[in-house]
Order: sequence, then structure tokens, then C-alpha cells
Amino acid sequence: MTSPQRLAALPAGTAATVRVPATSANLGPGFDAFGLALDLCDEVRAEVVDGAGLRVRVEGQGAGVVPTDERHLVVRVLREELAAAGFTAPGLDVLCRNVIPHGRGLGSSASAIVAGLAAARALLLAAGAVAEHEQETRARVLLEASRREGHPDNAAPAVHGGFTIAWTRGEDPTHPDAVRSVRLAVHPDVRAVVCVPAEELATSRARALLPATVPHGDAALTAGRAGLLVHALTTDPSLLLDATEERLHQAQRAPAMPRSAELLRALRAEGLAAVVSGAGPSVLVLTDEAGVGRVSGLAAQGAWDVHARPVHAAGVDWS
Ligand SMILES: Nc1ncnc2c1ncn2[C@@H]1O[C@H](COP(=O)(O)OP(=O)(O)O)[C@@H](O)[C@H]1O
Ligand SMILES: N[C@@H](CCOP(=O)(O)O)C(=O)O
Repeated sequence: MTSPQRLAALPAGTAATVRVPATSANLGPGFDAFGLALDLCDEVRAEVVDGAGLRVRVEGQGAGVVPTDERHLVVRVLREELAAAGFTAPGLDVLCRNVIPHGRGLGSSASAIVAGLAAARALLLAAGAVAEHEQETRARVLLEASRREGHPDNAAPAVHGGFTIAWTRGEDPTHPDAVRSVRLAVHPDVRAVVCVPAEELATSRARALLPATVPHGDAALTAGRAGLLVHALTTDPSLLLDATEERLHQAQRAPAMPRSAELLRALRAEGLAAVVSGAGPSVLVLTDEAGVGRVSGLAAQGAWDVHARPVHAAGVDWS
């Protein structure tokens, strides 16, 4: 039997602040691979305090709903990441200022996990417990966040910003090279508009709706559109409507989000490149400046909270 590892306490007064963007994954055909960071950021401040115990305050999204004890997602991940490095924070004060809606397909869980990991790395750096370059920290956070989420498409833009393509390598998800991503520059004319409904849909529930296999023709069409989408998003936005077609997930999940499926149909019928954001039920539209108002007009029929958001270029930051 192995004895439990003894953890060293970080000094009281060590503090870190993290800002992490929302993300929209899939973008239609890029299932589990493509993602876009949106300028809608949660902020987490973590401070090691004297004594023992935990204080968690949540403002904004999730306040009064998410647990404010050791089960809190950011806290849980932060503590596990400290422990993996051999450290602990016996007294911990955490303040979360949340704007990313939960359970709407805007990557809130991935952003919370990225925030917890980045806060832990920032505390370790501030205390001089580790020495690592910024790119090493980002690589570590991407690896761990992807492993915890089970797919890297939200974690990659949350960590690196912009439009990302992420992929996994090999059989060992803990290998330092197990997750890779590239970030591509989005064409300056492209605007991202998200239509967010009041109703939530847990990503786990939406994933359970996916079939184990798909017809070869559907896979072939989707692979071709994913390639085209890279060109459309970076070089020729006039191709976005065709490029956002896919046959792997949106129709399969439509019964769990009938209002989103209806809005998607209405927007696409008007020539707007609409897709389900992540696992839904929000709808993302990739359009130009003139399209932003058209989306608001079409979404005005239902109770949609419409946000036109710039792409968040930088990804998570910490200090
Ligand atoms: N900032 C946060 N703090 C604590 N828990 C969070 C936070 N963001 C997300 N979560 C947890 O993750 C759940 C949503 O995750 P998920 O179903 O993957 O939806 P999505 O990531 O699309 O918003 C929330 O119901 C909550 O339990
Ligand atoms: N590729 C995933 C993306 C889930 O994103 P989320 O924002 O809904 O968590 C999927 O489609 O299941």
C-alpha cells in the first residue's frame, strides 16, 4: 500500500486572477474539433488565506445554483491541479464573476475547468513553486482541460483564443503531446452572433443522443464541408452557408431542442450560416455586419437573448 502524498502548503497571500472566454464548439461540420472563442469572459480570483477552510462567492451566472463548497467545479479542478504539483491551499478564498450562461452550448464547463487549471498554475507561479513559460502553462491547461471534458474543441479556443482546430494523438490522454491545436485568423468581415434561449440542455444529455455509427455518405459530406469551412472562415466568408452544412449531430439532437432546430431552419432559409452552438441549445450565426440585424429580427419571434460578440483573440489570461 502506498502512503498518501504529503502536500506542501502555499503561503497565505498568494493570489491569482484569471479571465476566460466563452466558446462555441463544432461550428457545424467540425464536430469535437473546431471552436471559436467569444468575447464574453468569466473572471475568477483565488487567494490563499490564513487558517483552514474554503469561501466561494459566485456572482452572475450560476449564482444560487452551483455549489459553493468543495464540489464547485473551479475549486475542485484548482485543488486537484495544485495537488498534482505537490501543493495545497489549506485556506482558500474564491470569487467567481460569471457571465457565460450555463448549459447553453457556450462552453461554460470547459471555461470553468480552464479557469481552475489556470488559477492553480498562476498560484504555483506566484509562489515560486514552479517555473514555466507561458506556452508551457497553456499546453498543460489544454491537455488537462481536454482530458476532463473528453473532447478538446471547447478547451482549445478557451486556452488560445480565436478559431481553433484541435485534435488528440495516441492512446494515452495524459501524454504531454496527447492534445494539439492550431489557431487560424478569422476573416475580418466575419461576425459571430449567438441566440441564447432560457432553457438549458446538459452536454452529457446531448451527447447521449448521438448514434454509434453514421452512414458513409453523411461522414463524407461532413468531412468535405469541414475543409471548406476552414477556407470560408479564414478567406472567403461568402461560402459560409454551404460550409456549415453537416450530417453528424444537429438533426440527431434536434428532438432535445425543437425551438433551436426551428430557428436554425428559419435562419438558414434566409441564407444565414446558422449552426447549433456546441451541444446546444444556443444557435450561432456566422455572418457579416449587415447580417447581425437580420438575425435579431428573425430571433425576435421567440424568447432569444441575442449577443453579437467579437471573436476573443487571446484566450485565457492570468495574473
Ligand atoms: N463557472 C462555473 N462554476 C461552477 N460550475 C460551472 C461553471 N460553469 C459550468 N459549470 C457546471 O457545468 C454545467 C454546464 O456544463 P455543460 O452541461 O457541459 O454545458 P455548457 O458547457 O455547454 O455550458 C453547469 O450546470 C455547472 O454544473
Ligand atoms: N463537441 C461537443 C461540444 C460541446 O460543447 P458545449 O458548449 O455544449 O459543452 C458536443 O457537441 O458534444
